[in-house]
Order: sequence, then structure tokens, then C-alpha cells
Amino acid sequence: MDAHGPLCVGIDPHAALLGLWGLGDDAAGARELALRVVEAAAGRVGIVKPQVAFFERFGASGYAVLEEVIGAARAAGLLVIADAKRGDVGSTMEAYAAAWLGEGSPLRADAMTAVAFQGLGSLEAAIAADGGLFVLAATSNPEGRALQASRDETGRTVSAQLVHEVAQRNTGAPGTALADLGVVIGATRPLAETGIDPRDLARTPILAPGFGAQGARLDELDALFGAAAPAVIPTVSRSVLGAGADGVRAAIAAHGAELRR
Ligand SMILES: O=c1ccn([C@@H]2O[C@H](COP(=O)(O)O)[C@@H](O)[C@H]2O)c(=O)[nH]1
Repeated sequence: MDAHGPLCVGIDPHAALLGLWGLGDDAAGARELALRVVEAAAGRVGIVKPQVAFFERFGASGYAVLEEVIGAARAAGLLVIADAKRGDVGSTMEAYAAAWLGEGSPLRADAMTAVAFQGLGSLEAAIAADGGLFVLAATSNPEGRALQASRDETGRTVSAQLVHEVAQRNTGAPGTALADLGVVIGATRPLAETGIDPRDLARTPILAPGFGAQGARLDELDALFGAAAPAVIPTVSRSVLGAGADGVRAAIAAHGAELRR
């Protein structure tokens, strides 16, 4: 973030985008798009986020492409967040952590996303792994709001409770910089509407989807996140990939410039 700014470029080879890029809706098409995005992102941003689902849909060949893309991005000096949204009982979570954050794993990324529906403690193996973890807290999609706004006996929303639990772990973590346990908070509404206490975000990195195709604007970031804005990693997929193969470099540069205004 210090070297390149906070922007994260999502690698989401949607069928429609592959068509727009003149590529087939298959693993070879996804490979071509993803490697071109890696090339365009390297040196312009610090972070990319492959959306695992768009590779998984091609089965084994999609996973082979994902391995190659993660390796190419890391070799190009980019940090990779595998947007895998995993979550399960602790014993199974150990295997997910080994797959996405384990040393020597073919899918080894720098960070992954996870779902804490089974409790934050169930994600312990990924929290303890040598990498970052972003736990969904307040998602960008409207369907999640009712559940995430439910309140516990102390009056905290589910989103706030999760962020509070993450903060308790991060407060005790060594160092003063951002900790490596983060949360996902969508940018499609102001942080103030989630019930999350901004004091709980002091050392917590925030992965923020919702910009671009989902409606939020990068120049609204400070207004949306207030005091927590410096810890926000805004992530954009369709609004960058929609520029096509010839326009993707310029689109990444323009999105980055938008944040520096
Ligand atoms: O709450 C969430 C959590 C994750 N996502 C993911 O982010 C990208 C957004 O893509 P855009 O094209 O920039 O809308 C996508 O991979 C989602 O799975 C999210 O949107 N909201």
C-alpha cells in the first residue's frame, strides 16, 4: 500500500468479459485474460484478487490456470488475495488454510477470504497461518443486510460483533502497523450504517468491494469509511476488466489516480 497505493485489482473472468475480450468462455480464455491483467497490474498496483469461482467453474483445468496465475502474480511482485470465501469446522478449515496459505502449496496466496458463519474461532487455522485472512463482516450485497444487521444481547450487530472479535485479536498482535487479520466491508453503504464501531478498526485491514460496477465511487472512499479510510483496500473487478484487453492498463492507472485525488 505504501509503494503502490491501496487499490486491489480483481481478476474475475466472467463469461461476458471473456466475450468482450474476444476470448473463449473456457479455461484457456480465463488464463489469457488473467495473465494479461497480472501483466497490466504489475508495477501499477500492489495487490490482485483472483475470484476463485471463475476458475473453479472450469474444473481441474480452471484450477491449473489459477495455480499459474497466482504464481505469475507473486513472481511479478504482486500480493495475491485468493477470494475463496472458505469456512468450515476447524479440522476442515486446517485443510483450506493449507491449500491457500500453506508453504509449498500450489495455490499458495498471500491472503484469502473466509466466512465466519461457524464462528471466528473455527477459522483459527487460517488466522494462525503465515498469511493474511479477510473475514466477511458487512458484505456489499443487499441480500446480506438483514442477517448481518441482527443484534445480539449487547445490542451489537452481527457485523459489529465480528469486527469486535477481530479487533480483540489484532490489539494483542505484535507491532503497531496493520495486523494480518482483516475484514471485508462493502463500500455500497457508509460504514456508519453497519453498526460497526470505528474504534474496532484501529489495526484491522479492510478489504472493500462494491466500487465501480456495484455503484460506489472511489472518490467517496473517505466519506464512506471516515477515520477507518487509511486501512481500506478498495477492490475493483468489472469496472477495470470491462475496459477490454487494450484498455485494461489505462483503466488500472485511472482507478489508481482516482484514489490519489
Ligand atoms: O461483500 C462482498 C465480498 C466479495 N465480493 C467480491 O468482490 C468482487 C467484486 O467485483 P466487482 O466486479 O468489482 O463488483 C467479486 O469478486 C465479488 O465476489 C463482493 O463483491 N462483495
